[in-house]
Amino acid sequence: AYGGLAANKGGSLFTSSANIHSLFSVEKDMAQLLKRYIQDQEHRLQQLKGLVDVIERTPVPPTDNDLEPQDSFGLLHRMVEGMQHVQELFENDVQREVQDALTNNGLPNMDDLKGGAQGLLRLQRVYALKPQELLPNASAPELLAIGQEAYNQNDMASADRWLEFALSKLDDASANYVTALDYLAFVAFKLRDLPRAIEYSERLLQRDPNNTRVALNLEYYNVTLNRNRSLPDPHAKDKADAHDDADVRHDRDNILGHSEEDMERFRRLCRGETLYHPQRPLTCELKHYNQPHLFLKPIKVEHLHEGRQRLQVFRQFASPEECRHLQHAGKRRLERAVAWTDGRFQPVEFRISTAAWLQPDHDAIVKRIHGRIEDATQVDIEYAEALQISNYGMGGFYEPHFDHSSRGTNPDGERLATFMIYLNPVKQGGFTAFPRLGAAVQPGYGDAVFWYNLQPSGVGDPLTLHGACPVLRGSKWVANKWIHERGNVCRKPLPGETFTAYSSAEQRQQHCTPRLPVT
Ligand SMILES: O=C(O)CCC(=O)C(=O)O
Ligand SMILES: [Fe+2]
Repeated sequence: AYGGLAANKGGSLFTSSANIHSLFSVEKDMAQLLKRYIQDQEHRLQQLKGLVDVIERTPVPPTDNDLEPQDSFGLLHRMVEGMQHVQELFENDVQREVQDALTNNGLPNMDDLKGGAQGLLRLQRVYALKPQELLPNASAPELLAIGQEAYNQNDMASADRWLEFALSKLDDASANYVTALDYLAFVAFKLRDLPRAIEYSERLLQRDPNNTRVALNLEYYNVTLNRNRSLPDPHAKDKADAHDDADVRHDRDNILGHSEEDMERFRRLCRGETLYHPQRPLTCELKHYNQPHLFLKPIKVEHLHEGRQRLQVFRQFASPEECRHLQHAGKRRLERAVAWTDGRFQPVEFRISTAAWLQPDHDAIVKRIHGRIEDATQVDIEYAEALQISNYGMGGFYEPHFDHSSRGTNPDGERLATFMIYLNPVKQGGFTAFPRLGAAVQPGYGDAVFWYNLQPSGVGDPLTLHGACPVLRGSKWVANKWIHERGNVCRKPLPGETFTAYSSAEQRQQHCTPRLPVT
């Protein structure tokens, strides 16, 4: 009954919306079990109360001369059979069941909670949201936990916001109120807002006068403030804008170490800004590529960028039924997505999602979709990777990255192109953003996006830097097909095509001399 997704252990559950959703039913089951435990306990207490009542009502004969056979036997009976019954009452099966359920490794753990808080912080930072906008109904302890996570991440500006919001919801007699003040005083100090650090410390000391640590801090804050009074305050402006986004630290969302410019453009694209202004209006077309089976049902192509990467979108590439089918097929095989770091594939903080692989011959629908990918892209996908089904989790995202690697170890060559299908309507967020192209694709149910990762020379194209924006509301499922060079090195340009993987005759010639092993 606590199954959910058996393959998924606590600690990675937050990386998939499917896993999180299944936890709702795990929690409902838990409530059912606890209800049984409560009923069981109530019954138990009733029985114990009855026995205690009888004992209390029974008078103690003053001496052994006063013993009556009934009283003596009653006593023995109670103390043997009655106590045996008590013993049985304490042997509690339901309690054991509850304990087993609590140690089930399909339950979320501290890492999931932390991952969830980190996801929320990412949403707050990338979408420039206030905690009040993101989680208006959160409880004070929840807000406190998120504030503490921001503090641990050394993002003091965000910690300040979450902790302030927590404080506004806390009863000023509670222990959490003191905890929040404690954090806030230090956070304000780190943000160089000494007057606020002093105020919080004073408020804390009113409630906890024996806290010598805070008393010493307060003294330090006062001395520092007085020393600085004589100097002009270089942070006067900062303070006025203490709640401006400028001081939010974004390094936690940039584990791969991209330039601040790339990251700022990525965030702006995620928020829906357009950074690409084409010379000519962008176009869309219906194409049949001279193939008879496409005459009556041509491919719909929308061009999102005029550059050599040919950022193309195929609207309604897959039907809702096909999308649901792919989700379903992937669902049972989902595992936390990994990426190549430090010489091996492992779970990473810059990619919060789960993934499963479907072979081209998985079933008739997957086969049909493969055929359609070839129709749409006009590239050979025989040597492409299996179809990867991905599901993102809480604030799930993929930091900007390149799909091609620079390892050069794959016998099928590099990832020439990427074809990706959006398998569900994402409620909010989850764009695929290309900071250097200045364009982003908004996930549309069944839409697909396609681009080339390599330059005509075969070298990775730095303009293809792209990432998955965090999912703000709802969930996000995609299917990825990574198409390799092998099978495509000799592809001829299509009629009217301005770009192919190998655009000039010389280049094609050069690449057509087989440099890849053929089996
Ligand atoms: O989910 C997305 O929008 C992009 C995913 C992606 O870039 C990848 O998996 O390589
Ligand atoms: Fe990618």
